[in-house]
Amino acid sequence: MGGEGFELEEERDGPLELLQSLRSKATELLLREEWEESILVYTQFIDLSRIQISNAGESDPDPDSIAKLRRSLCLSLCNRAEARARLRHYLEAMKDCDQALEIEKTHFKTLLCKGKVLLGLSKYSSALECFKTALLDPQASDNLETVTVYMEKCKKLEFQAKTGAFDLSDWILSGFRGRCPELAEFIGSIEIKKSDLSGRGLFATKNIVAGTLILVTKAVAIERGILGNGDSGEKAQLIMWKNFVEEVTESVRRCDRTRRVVSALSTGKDEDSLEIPEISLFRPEEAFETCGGDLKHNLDSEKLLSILDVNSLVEDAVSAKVMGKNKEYYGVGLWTLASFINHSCLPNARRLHVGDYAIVHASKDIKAGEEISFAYFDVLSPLEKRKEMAESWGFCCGCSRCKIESLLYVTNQEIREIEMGVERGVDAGNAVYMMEEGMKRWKVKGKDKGLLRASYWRVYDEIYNSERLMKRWGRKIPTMEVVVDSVSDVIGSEERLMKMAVEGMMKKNGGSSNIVEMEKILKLGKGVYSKVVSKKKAMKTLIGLK
Ligand SMILES: C[S@@+](CC[C@H](N)C(=O)[O-])C[C@H]1O[C@@H](n2cnc3c(N)ncnc32)[C@H](O)[C@@H]1O
Repeated sequence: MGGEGFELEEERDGPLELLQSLRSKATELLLREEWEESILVYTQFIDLSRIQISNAGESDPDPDSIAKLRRSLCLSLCNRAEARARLRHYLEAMKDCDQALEIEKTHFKTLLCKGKVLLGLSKYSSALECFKTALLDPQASDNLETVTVYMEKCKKLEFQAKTGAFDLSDWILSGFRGRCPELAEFIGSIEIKKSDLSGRGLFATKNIVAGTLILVTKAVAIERGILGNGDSGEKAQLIMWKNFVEEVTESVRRCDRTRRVVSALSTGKDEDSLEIPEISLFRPEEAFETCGGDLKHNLDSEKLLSILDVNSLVEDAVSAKVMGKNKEYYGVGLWTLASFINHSCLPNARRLHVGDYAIVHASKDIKAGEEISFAYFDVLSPLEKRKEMAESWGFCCGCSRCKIESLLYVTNQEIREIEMGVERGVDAGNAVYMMEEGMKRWKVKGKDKGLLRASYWRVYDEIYNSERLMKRWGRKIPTMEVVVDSVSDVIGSEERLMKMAVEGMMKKNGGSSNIVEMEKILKLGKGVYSKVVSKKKAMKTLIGLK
């Protein structure tokens, strides 16, 4: 940035003086990081200098001054791109870079900026090509380190995007110090298909082992804040929602691809007639993108609100974990590919939130062809409670667990009585005993035992955590390990199951660990936190073990 235009001021009359002062002002704003304002002033400069260049073609025979003006135009387009990139208006930034490169094919600063913009768009291999071209410019020798760092970043992210090989261990071990690690977007062995639950769903195309990453996706928009209690908390939540809606609206307006993926999402109505999008629509390297400002098909705001109502995710949800962020934070966002994941009371996936990324992973082994699902609400709850929660989400759950349990409840008076007892707060030991004895009489076998234990988790949890209750009932009911195994077998790894297993191990071994039990707990940990925590030490830190 700097003084090319100053000579013009001395030589030229009105318009060139104006150009000069516009450029100085824009540069000053850029240096002060006042991005929006600097874009406005650069736009004035760019429009005016284009007029000057086309007029000069007719009236000004001095080729030198035109060349200078064209160089200024190139630099201003590049600077406007930089400001737009800072605001994450990547497509407009890209347009500016391309126009600047039409003027100077190897303009170093523009190539650097374009590379960063491509990185922002998760187009890692194109970004790498751009940085490689920048290296050919003589100016690159003064900026070798910067370009090399970017090139390494592209290679790392491209590798992650291709393989799903992410590792957050060191960041976890450092106590989440510094900025959260940069992640690539990744799409594993999955496809979008018609779901038996409702509308479309995400399906595994290969067998997936527990802990394996299924997808990593960047939010279209995300809004975070600290909520207070009571009225002020509610008010803060409303303001955050309003800001979030505005952010999504802006992203949709700015990018045709975002508009297409967002408008493919469900509004909660007539899901079975919705189109099934190709998974390639979600692959940044393959996607075709255009600036959306002048496109006719806008998403109407009523539809957008319904889409956000159905598809936005809260970071700190029951089947999610936020990493490296203050617990007080409340974050709501839209992650388009994750929006195709249906709920199941027998979920097989969970998610982690790292920065603006959602990482979805298998919380138990998933077979090829199986639907991928996570829990929208607490599935360690009885059927009636789950029905209420699904209703508040606007649907009636069609998962196999709800079907099995509904049938059992219709035909079985005893189970309804136990449930009423639990509701009234009867002795937890008695309720667990009745349930376990009942399951023998009702011939509930194998995995179905895990379903009912998951539904009455509250009383199982109470009894295994109470020395008094265990003294009285301990010998009459299954061990905690048997219950944890059978429940995790059906609902996958879950934090509360993991915590119970840890406490059980500690109690049994007088505060220390046992190798066999530890391996089991680490396996549960992998289902809760995924393989992005590859180092045992980091996993133990998260689990709360030394
Ligand atoms: C985030 S969307 C999931 C994808 C959606 N099925 C689609 O076709 O786009 C959430 C909506 O899916 C439907 N859904 C999700 N899980 C369901 C379930 N277990 N049973 C019935 N409907 C479900 C509900 O209509 C819900 O509002």
